[in-house]
Amino acid sequence: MNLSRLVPASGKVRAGLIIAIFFVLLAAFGPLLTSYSPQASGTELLQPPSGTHWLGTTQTGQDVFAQFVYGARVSLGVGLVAGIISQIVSVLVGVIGGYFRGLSDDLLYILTAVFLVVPGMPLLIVLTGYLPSRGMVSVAFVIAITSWAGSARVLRAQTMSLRRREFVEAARATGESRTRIVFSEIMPNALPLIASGFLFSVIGAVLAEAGLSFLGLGSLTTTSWGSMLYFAQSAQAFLYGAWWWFVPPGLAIAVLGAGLALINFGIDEYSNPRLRTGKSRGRATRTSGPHAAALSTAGAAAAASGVDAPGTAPVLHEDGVGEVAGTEPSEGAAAAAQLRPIDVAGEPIIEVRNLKVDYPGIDRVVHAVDDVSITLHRGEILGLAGESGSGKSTLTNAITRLLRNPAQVTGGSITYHRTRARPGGSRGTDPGSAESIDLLGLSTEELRGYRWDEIAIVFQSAMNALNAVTSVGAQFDDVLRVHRPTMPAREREALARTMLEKVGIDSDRVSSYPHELSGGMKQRVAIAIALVLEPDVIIMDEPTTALDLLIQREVLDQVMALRDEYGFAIIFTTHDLSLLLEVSDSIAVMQRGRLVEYGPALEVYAEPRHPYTQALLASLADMGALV
Ligand SMILES: Nc1ncnc2c1ncn2[C@@H]1O[C@H](COP(=O)(O)OP(=O)(O)OP(=O)(O)O)[C@@H](O)[C@H]1O
Repeated sequence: MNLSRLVPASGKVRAGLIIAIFFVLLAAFGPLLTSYSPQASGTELLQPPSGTHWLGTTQTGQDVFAQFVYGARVSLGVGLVAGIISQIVSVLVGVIGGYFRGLSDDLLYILTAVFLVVPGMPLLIVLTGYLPSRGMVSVAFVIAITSWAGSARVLRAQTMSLRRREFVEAARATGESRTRIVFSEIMPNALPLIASGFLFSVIGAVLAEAGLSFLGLGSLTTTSWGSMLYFAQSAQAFLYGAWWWFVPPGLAIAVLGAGLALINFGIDEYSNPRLRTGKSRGRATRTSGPHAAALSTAGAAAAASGVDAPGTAPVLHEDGVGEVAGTEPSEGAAAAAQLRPIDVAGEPIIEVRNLKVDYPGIDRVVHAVDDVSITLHRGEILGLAGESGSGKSTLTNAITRLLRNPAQVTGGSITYHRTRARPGGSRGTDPGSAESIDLLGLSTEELRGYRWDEIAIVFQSAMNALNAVTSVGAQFDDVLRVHRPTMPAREREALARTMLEKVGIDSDRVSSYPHELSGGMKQRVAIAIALVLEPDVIIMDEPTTALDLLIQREVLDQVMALRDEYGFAIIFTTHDLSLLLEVSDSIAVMQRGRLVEYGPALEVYAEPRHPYTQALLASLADMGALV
């Protein structure tokens, strides 16, 4: 392990760490440096610092240095214990409430609101006044009780925002349990807030303890920085010019606070890969060297595997800008821009029959999917087109069982024809293992096995579908741990590397973070993750919309090549009918929840029956989008 990588790059963070470590060492070993007891009185009263008393003495002859180092233990101890308790409560209340919502969230939110409106210090004073004993732990506990609410509210808001993000949807779709989603998707993204909340709780608790002691509410038999200030103030040390008595504890509290605030920068830097500087960026740059060679290998592998894309196998460059071997890019794009021969002769794999999905509203019901019937065959690419709001996502979400409240399936059926043994991921062709599954009747547990193993999803905009704070390899791992729990870590990594190469990305990118990849690469990673369990069906929801045309072409060619290699079927959703005509075997066009056109792509192109499709094709022809 390279220890130098653990040293933060930022000078501010290093300074903060040095300060914090100094005080921790002072609290741990400081008492070994003095032979005086912090409480023992002496004969040298109110003496300034000297060789005998390094920080002078108090009015009753106590050694200030001894009080300072023993006091560091108490002040830091109270800060740490209170910070830990406070953050545990904040995380439980904020993350659980924000993620699970419902009644538990309502109750927790009311509790949070109550603690937020009651002023913290007066509450602290009242509660401390009733404490039977004012030991370090009980004071820390009371401080924690009065300080968790602000952080919990921020964490709840962050969790509510994160739970709707596409990478969380993707994790849900892969079958990750709710607990795992909370711990591996939500918490890492909330880490900066949790960590900064912890640091501020610590310094807040140190200050609160000092405040309580200063008011005479702390333990008067235990020395802390706060009690030092209390006794210094009671003895009017300021008036006597005995600065050595109150300056060390006051300064220590201020410097410790500044140090913890500086560390906060480091937490942001650590938890947000985007902010990492120096070494990690260097790593990203270095990988670009061997990458090109590996890509050529991937391209060669694709060619060797008999990829039968139009023209020849695409050779991809790392950033997604590439060319078709043997042709100029523009020629390659033009060569591929032709209608595919119709081949929908495979067995049916998904049959949607008379499906109806409604969204009940306050004054009306939206019939988002209205009596739709389609059949997806093994290996077929079914293009799903239609204007915004026509019901495409609702239909595909019904197939993947990812519909959200208030959606209600009010009629019809969705049948999945499984033709291979599960689980295990090995592609079998034993017709004896065929079975028909009523997807709408699957339990939550059964769904977990079905999603990703049988049907995978490439979400719209891979930028959001990938978790920004975990590496590419960890995102493959998330899927494999759930679906292949017995697979050893080394095999999981090897599989992730293989899949990356399959989509034309250097396998070393397994350790990259999403922000280190271009848009096209991210989309390819999303496709590779969708393919990792060799599903029978892939739902692609506008997978290339966010990409420029050339990269869109590259990614689509790659998908076609992989489809030919793996034989999965695709439901491809987009607004772009010209794109669908190019890549699809069959096309379904939706309008206001209804299927208005459905048939082989060539027929839809040659003889559009519905006025809506005719108008769409006419507008495409006007724009010169159709050849
Ligand atoms: N959660 C919801 N609550 C109420 N109505 C909804 C909800 N989600 C979608 N709808 C409605 O259902 C209809 C179909 O929406 P859907 O998102 O399926 O369309 P789409 O074709 O996928 O649109 P786009 O291409 O813009 O994603 C729309 O009228 C939409 O307003």
